[in-house]
Amino acid sequence: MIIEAIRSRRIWDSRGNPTVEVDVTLEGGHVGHGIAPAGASRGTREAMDLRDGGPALRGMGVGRALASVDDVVAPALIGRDASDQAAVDAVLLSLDPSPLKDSLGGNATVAVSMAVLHAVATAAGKPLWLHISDTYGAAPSIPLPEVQIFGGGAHAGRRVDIQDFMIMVPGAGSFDEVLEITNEVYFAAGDIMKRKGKLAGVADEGGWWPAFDNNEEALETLTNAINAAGETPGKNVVISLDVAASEFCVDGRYRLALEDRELDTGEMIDLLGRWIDAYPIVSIEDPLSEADPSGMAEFTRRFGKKLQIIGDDYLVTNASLVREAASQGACNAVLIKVNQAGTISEAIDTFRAATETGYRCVVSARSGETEDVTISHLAAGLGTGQLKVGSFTRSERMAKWNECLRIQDELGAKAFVGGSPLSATWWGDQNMGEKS
Ligand SMILES: O=C(O)[C@@H](CO)OP(=O)(O)O
Ligand SMILES: [Mg+2]
Repeated sequence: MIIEAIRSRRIWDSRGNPTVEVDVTLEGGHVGHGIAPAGASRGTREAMDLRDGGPALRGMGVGRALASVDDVVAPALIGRDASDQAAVDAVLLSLDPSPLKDSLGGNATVAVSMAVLHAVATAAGKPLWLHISDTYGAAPSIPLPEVQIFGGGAHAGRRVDIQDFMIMVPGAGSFDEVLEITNEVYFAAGDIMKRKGKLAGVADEGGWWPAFDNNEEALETLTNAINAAGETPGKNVVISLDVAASEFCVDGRYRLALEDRELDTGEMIDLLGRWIDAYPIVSIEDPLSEADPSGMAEFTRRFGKKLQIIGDDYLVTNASLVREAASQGACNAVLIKVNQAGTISEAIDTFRAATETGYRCVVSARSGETEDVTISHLAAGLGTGQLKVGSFTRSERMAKWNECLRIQDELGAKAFVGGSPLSATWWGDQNMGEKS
């Protein structure tokens, strides 16, 4: 599986920004494609996208990243064995050893790394999820979705401070059932907002664009929407939040712009604690800032037994940061975003570090996405258990959920993780009983 050619092109993402697509062609003609996604709420320690263009294209051009692929990466990788993903990714790292990959650009490296993975799977005649599970010795499964109902923060003009209001349907018997129930809740939520005169469109990841008076109104409306859809909040449908707190933490103070108030770490933890008591919340991502490790450890000490606490900006898909967090008792789960790491191999290392430390893994899309569905295969092939890609009414999101339905056809409905021992560990009747 020798790499014969590597070619880059500029394409456009779901926010109308340019992004990098790479084709990797193997001797024998098999081709793999990889497309870089792009975040809006970004951790300071994640791989950097290389951008250019000044005022043109709002400074979001990718000319330099394309040049990285064509002028630097291609000459180094052509003639190498693509089937050794670790060796390919090691070459990428050697070409840009900077911690943030800001010389080649994380958008260049991730597109190449993903394209190589796809090319090898195609040449081996395997669906990508199977290639991933075979290569990394993982047991494949269909993940449990976290689907966004309201989008806020940096994805909706900062209309509410909290970024993602999502639901999960952990007890569902199948992936199809999850999507069906979620769909009903999604449209019920839209109807409620319309009746209140607060429907302001759709945010970057497909959730409704919120026009609420305060952050808690979103939680109330979401709980009402679950009821309106004929489901039982806290029983079969539960809430997952991405607070994305780094976005509104300034000098150690949490600024809730919508409510015109500022909280210190203790007050922020207390606020989240009140929400956890009042609403059927089972999972919170980035409850505190990436710059607040003691707050994150304190939050985990208080709520880690009954809550999934995910590090996103806080752990940036970095294996060493996962190990460090585990030693400090901060978080109990990690978000896996391949472009935060910059290569497939580093994302897999993070998955392995999470497995070793007992952290759960949620594979995630970025808020700027395309038709690329690699992450659906990654979640299924590694059997990570959970996947977060946004919501209905945006095709770049539905491409990934729909791909899971296709993978399910190949893998069999029994491979769905809902209702499995994985779920029983953190949303037993015990916890939910108190909340319903
Ligand atoms: O914060 C996140 O988890 C992601 C996806 O919701 O957003 P972004 O890609 O903007 O970082
Ligand atoms: Mg996040």
